[in-house]
Amino acid sequence: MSAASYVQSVLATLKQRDPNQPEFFEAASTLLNTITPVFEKHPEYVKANILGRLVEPERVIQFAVPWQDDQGNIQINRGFRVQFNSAIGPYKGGLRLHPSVNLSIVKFLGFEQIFKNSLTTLPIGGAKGGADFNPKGKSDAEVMRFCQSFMTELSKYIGPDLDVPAGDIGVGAREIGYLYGQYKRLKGAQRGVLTGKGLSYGGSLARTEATGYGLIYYTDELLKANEETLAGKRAVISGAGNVAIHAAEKAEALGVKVLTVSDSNGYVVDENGVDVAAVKQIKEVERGRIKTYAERVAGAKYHKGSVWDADLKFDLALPCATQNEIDGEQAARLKAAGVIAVAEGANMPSDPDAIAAYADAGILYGPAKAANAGGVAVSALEMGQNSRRESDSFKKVDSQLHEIMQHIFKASADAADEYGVTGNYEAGANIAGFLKVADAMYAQGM
Ligand SMILES: NC(=O)C1=CN([C@@H]2O[C@H](COP(=O)(O)OP(=O)(O)OC[C@H]3O[C@@H](n4cnc5c(N)ncnc54)[C@H](OP(=O)(O)O)[C@@H]3O)[C@@H](O)[C@H]2O)C=CC1
Ligand SMILES: O=C(O)CCC(=O)C(=O)O
Repeated sequence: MSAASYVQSVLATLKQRDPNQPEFFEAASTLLNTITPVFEKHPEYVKANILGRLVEPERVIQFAVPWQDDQGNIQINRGFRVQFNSAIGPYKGGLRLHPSVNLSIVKFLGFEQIFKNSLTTLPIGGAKGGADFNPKGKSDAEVMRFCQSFMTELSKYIGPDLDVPAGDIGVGAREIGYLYGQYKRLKGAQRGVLTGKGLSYGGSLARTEATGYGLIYYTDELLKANEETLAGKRAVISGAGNVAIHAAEKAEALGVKVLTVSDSNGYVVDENGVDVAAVKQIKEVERGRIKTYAERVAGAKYHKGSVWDADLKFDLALPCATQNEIDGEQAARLKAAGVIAVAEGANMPSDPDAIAAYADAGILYGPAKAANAGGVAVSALEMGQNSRRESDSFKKVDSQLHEIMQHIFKASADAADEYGVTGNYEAGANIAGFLKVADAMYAQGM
């Protein structure tokens, strides 16, 4: 069987088995369609049906999460953990709390995580989880009761050498604290079972900043390799959560003017450069909406809708909110807006038409699994610190993060060169991430 027909047959089986999982199919087909050349060089992977095995999660756990709201009503949410692949280490990946969470979304995230984690060079397999619970508007006590119920079930399937969850959308320091507290109550203190923990109970310095900072370190490499620099550029950032805030902070520290931040209702434009301290106060302290920024910061303007429809001139597009936030039409307008590079802080924020539009327009494209790998990389460093019973300094962790992001860019660029697609950093990241996992799966037999 030719490499191309092998890949297409795996995709056809996937579609037939899970016709109602569009996000998962999008993630799988986007990756598989770029790694076909690998199977021309490695027919042994076809014979061992590495791809067929890779697209099927090793274990899928779905469970009921009953909890009591402040009025005494019993609420039920649906919890998930998809333990996708453990070829190179214990399952690792975040938990998302958002009303949109379903099996397709958790599978797409878990699938992406396999290759992202491989790119970090650290020994971690791929997983993701979450629930269709909406933390917005809930009291701290409600969030705590939800997290305790969620962990009561999840605790049966995780452990420091088995599966190590962390945060994602809707899961920050508060939620990780409640989750860890309940795990400890049930199983005893095992710090390595979660990452993104508070600093007072085993968290790593720089984990909070890692995804956003890592995105900017990656973008720096992407620009330097193409005879460009960060300093003096204008950036549009979407989202106003953990990733967006720390991407904006590092970008501004390196001389970029960040024009926007957003949430799911709208976006603010601040031509003076976004005031990151004000965003932190609104989003992290007050848990408010981004509209408030325009009410507080002179000169800033609030608009409803998507920031990718804004009429702005800028150089860098840094989507840091959610999947499929940029479609083909929005992407097609980026060239005229002056954009030279898109680097993804969110997971799968560009839909397939958008990715095609970047290529047509000659826009540099840094895909999520490479560009946002800094968060999980520092999570793996946190696991190492927990095993050693030590805490590394911010400077040390930040410098390890920087080196990892430089390595990820280089490994992606080198793989693209080796497989004849120079400058295609998406294909390069997919190939480099895949090869390590495939090699480990092949070595370990069936
Ligand atoms: N945290 C981490 O370490 C990592 C996160 N990521 C990815 O980065 C992205 C952001 O995560 P993170 O910052 O942690 O999450 P947060 O929960 O901290 O923030 C999410 C932000 O995205 C916005 N958002 C969510 N859904 C939508 C939507 N449908 N349309 C527009 N905006 C939306 C939220 O706005 P609103 O308040 O209105 O919902 C909020 O501003 C996700 O794709 C996540 O998977 C990737 C790697 C690591
Ligand atoms: O830190 C982690 O383990 C998970 C980070 C994450 O969920 C992601 O990379 O998308």
